Amino acid sequence: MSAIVTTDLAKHYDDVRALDGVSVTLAEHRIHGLLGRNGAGKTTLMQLLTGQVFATAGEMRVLGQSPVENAEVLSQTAFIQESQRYPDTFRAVDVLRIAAGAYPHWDQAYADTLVAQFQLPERRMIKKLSRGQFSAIGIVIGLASRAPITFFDEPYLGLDAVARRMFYDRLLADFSEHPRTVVLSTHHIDEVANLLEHVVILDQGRVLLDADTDELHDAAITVSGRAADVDAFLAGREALDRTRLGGLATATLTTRDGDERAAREAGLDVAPVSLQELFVHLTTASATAPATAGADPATDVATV
Ligand SMILES: Nc1ncnc2c1ncn2[C@@H]1O[C@H](COP(=O)(O)OP(=O)(O)OP(=O)(O)O)[C@@H](O)[C@H]1O
Repeated sequence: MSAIVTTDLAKHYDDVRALDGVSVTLAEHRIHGLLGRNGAGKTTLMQLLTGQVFATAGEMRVLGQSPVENAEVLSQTAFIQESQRYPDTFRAVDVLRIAAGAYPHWDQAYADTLVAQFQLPERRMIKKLSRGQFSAIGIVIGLASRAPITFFDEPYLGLDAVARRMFYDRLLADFSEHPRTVVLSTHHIDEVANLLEHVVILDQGRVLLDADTDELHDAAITVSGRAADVDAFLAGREALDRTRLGGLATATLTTRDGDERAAREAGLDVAPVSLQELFVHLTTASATAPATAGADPATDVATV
C-alpha cells in the first residue's frame, strides 16, 4: 500500500515556485530519502503533507486521505524539524510529556532509553541546551512516537558524528521491529545511503529523480582511461560530468543497457557511482543545463 501519494502538487509563494508539479508515491513501511540542494522544496513538501501549509494546486493523500485539517491522519504523523520552537520555560522533560500524550503509539520506556543514550539533560531549560542536545529532543520524539508516518527534516543539526551514527542505528533497529514509513531529509547523503530503500531528489521544486536505491546501484557509472578512448566511448552518449588530466579522462554518465559492457570492451575502467556522487552530478548538471522553453528537468533522469 502507498503511505503517501502526491499528484501535480504545487506550492507557490508569489513568484517563488517552492514546489512545482510534484507527483510521487511513497510505499508504506519503507525508509525514503528526500534529498535536494538548499531551497529545493524538501521542507515545503513535508509541510504540505503534514497540513502545516496549504497547497497552491494538486492533490495529496496520506494514508489514503487528505491531511489538510484531518486530525485522524495527523495523529498518525510525526514531523521532526530543526526549526521547532518551544516556550522559553520548557525543559525537555516537559516536551516529552506533551509528546507522550500527543502520539497514540508513544513508547515511554523507549523514550527513557533514548534520553539516556543521547545523554539529554532532560531537566535543563531548553534554551540552555547545546545545539546537539536540542536536536536530540527531536530525535527522541521522532523515534519514541512510533508514528506510522515519520518525517525527519534534517533532524540532527549540531549532533556530532557519534550521535548521528547512534541515530541511524536506533532508527534502523527500531524500524525493523516496528515497521513504519519514514521520510528522511538530509544533506549527509553518504551517511544515510545504506538506510534508504527509496529516494526522491527534488531540484528547484521539481522531481529530479525518483527511484528505489537498489536500482541506483547500476544507474550510473564512472569510466576512466585514455582520453581518446573515453571520447570515443562518449560519442552518442551524454556525460553528466567529464574531466581531463593530460592524456587521461574520466566521465560519469547515467547508463543504458549495455553501456557498462561497452565501456569495458573499449578498454576503460568502470567504477560504480555512490548516491552522494550521483546526487552531486545530477543536481550540478541540472543547475548548468541551458534553460529551454518547455524543458522538463525530470524527463531524462526521473525514471533512472
Ligand atoms: N514562507 C515562504 N515565503 C516565501 N518563500 C518561501 C517560503 N517558504 C519557503 N520558501 C521558498 O521556497 C523554496 C523551497 O524552500 P524549502 O524550505 O522547502 O527548501 P529545502 O529544500 O527544505 O531547503 P534546505 O535544504 O535549505 O532546508 C525556497 O526558495 C524558499 O526560499
